[in-house]
Amino acid sequence: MAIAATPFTLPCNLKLPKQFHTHRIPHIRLKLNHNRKNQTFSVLPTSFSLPKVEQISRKLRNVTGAYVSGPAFDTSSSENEPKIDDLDMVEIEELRPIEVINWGLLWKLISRNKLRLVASILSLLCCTASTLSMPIYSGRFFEVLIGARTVPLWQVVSKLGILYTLEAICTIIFVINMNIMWEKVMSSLRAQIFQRVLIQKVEFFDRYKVGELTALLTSDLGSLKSIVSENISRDRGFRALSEVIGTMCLLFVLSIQLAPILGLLMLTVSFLVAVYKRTTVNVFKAHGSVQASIADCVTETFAAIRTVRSFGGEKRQMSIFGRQVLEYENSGIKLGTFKSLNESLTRVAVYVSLAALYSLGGSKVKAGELAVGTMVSFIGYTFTLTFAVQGVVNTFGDLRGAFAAAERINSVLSGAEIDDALAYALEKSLKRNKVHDKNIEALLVNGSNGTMRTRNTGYMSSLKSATHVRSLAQSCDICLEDVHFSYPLRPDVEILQGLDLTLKCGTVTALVGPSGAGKSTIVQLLARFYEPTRGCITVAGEDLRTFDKSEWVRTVSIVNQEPVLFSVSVGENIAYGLPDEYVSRDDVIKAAKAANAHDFIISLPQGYDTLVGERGGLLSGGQRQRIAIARALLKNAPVLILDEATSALDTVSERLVQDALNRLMKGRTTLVIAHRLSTVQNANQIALCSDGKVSELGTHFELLEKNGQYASLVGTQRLAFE
Ligand SMILES: Nc1ncnc2c1ncn2[C@@H]1O[C@H](COP(=O)(O)OP(=O)(O)OP(=O)(O)O)[C@@H](O)[C@H]1O
Repeated sequence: MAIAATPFTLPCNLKLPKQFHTHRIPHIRLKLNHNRKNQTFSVLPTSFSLPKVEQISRKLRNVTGAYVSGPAFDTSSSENEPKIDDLDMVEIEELRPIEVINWGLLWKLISRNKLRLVASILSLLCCTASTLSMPIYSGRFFEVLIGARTVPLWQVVSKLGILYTLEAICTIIFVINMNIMWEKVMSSLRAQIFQRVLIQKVEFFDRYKVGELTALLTSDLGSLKSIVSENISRDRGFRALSEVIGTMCLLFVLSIQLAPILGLLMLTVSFLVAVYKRTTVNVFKAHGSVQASIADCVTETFAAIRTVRSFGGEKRQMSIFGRQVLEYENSGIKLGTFKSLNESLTRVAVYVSLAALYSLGGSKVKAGELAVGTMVSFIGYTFTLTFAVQGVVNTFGDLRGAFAAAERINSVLSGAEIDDALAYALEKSLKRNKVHDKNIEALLVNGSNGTMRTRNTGYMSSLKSATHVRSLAQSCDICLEDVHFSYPLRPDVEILQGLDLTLKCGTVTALVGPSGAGKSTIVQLLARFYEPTRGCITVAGEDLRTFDKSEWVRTVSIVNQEPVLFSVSVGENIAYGLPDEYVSRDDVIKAAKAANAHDFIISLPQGYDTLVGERGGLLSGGQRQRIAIARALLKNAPVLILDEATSALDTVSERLVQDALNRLMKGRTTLVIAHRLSTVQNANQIALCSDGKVSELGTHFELLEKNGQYASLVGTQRLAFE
């Protein structure tokens, strides 16, 4: 969608990063104007789509105020805040989108296996030399047999034997080394892409479906992997290419008269056949995708079997499945036809070349211009060339697929926005744990290309001391000050519109309000999944954004409405409360007891070692909830957020858990979102959230006395009484 150009104004002391120069941004043209009088730059987009504008404006905001409170382009900063002037341009330069997969990175990863690379190249040369020598010795062998050459038969036979053995040994060395090298490259690449996805801002996960991201790491990277693993066989890839080149050279050496005609003919016929065969790839792909949709249909039907059954949808599902089976059958028949055609065409290519060779070469042999042995060698090279040319064409086709896959990965990840604060925290943590975690060390540290290198390092290192925030949160209030917020995917809908709220230290604040008022949004901001678009959240008066994100993560415990468990054991799920630490079994049991989960856990088949299934699906909602509470209890953070934490519990276990939570909440700053009046009325203060603001604040009785919105919520029982 083209929109009218709106200038963004940058402060004059800010040098514009290169990506904002016209030619550096794909699909966008920007006009840079320098207004000397006002000392500002205007960035005038001339033609672009709306999402790009947001992306750029966000990037500009990142440059000027990512960790500074205040409006988007407000460069005024307090003394303690890191200043944009402190950044040197090299650091700003690094905000440029970095392509995840590029030649530099591939070479860097490959060159980590230099010895294997050298072994692969040498064995490839040796393989090709052996393969190409065989027809020559076969010709000599034939000449000895018919008496045209007077060398002992055993000599030729043993030379042929050596060539066959050498070729086999070199093939093994080539394939093994190439395979190991590429597997290592792919592991590093896979880990880097996973990590790159992991450190994206939360809105990235709003934008892309899980399936799309999974495809990047599975099928797209699979295409990249197969470019080597599928092309190291004799008739593909480098080997095929070296054989084509070598054969053509040898043909000229053997017979300068025959080589141009025969070589060209063989090349052309084989090439045409290969190209035709390549065009039928779509038929093969179509068959594969119909198979995939059959798999989808089966998964969906069986995963939703209760829904299917409750609606009597069996017949409908059978019809959908039947349609796909028929499609699969048809594409299978079509595929078979093409396969047989392709098979014959390869033979046709060989026959045409051989026929030309027999008629041309035969006449030369008859005229005594060509040795019989050379003629035999030519026959051998006909086969070599035909298969090798087809191999090269196939490899080029695969290369095209691999480039497209790399392009897809880059297009998703290069334009995306890394959560710098998270990346910085992760980098620090990885450095700290390097010695302990061999998995990370092997995959990332050794194979790192620097995508992990925190962009904006200077800025990050000027963040406030790491341990500071936890101790501050233990003794100070947390304030939401004039917080405005729109979700990045819906920038025009302002969910919070200047919200002010103080979470008093060591007390409980209950957040109530109608559905969609923004209660969970406040939780997301407090968790720093998103940052306020305007205004700030402070601890002891200090903007949260100036603290290390990883420390803030340790400062806050969240128990959600629908807790998600990992498909590991109950014990491991609880221990996830402290993912980087060694957690003893006793600590896990203690947390489980406090969360009233111990009794049900020991009644499970394998107690704490029982697997909970995908997303905890083998447990009831209430059990999942209690494990999540145990996880939070173990974390023991000074700030606690309970987002409808007890909603899934029955009255009896809720009371028991509530007791545990009450003990836990003592002395901690707690924010509770609850629909149950019993939870809300005991809070030290209740904040009623509506229209993106806190419209009422006080204790239960104060708010009832006020007879406002809260009183009417209670009156109409929309706080969901027990
Ligand atoms: N990731 C998102 N992207 C865009 N909009 C969102 C996103 N998450 C929530 N919203 C929107 O933000 C608004 C506030 O949602 P929020 O979940 O904060 O409300 P709530 O008060 O917690 O509601 P409830 O009590 O029903 O849970 C809703 O209109 C919702 O559609």
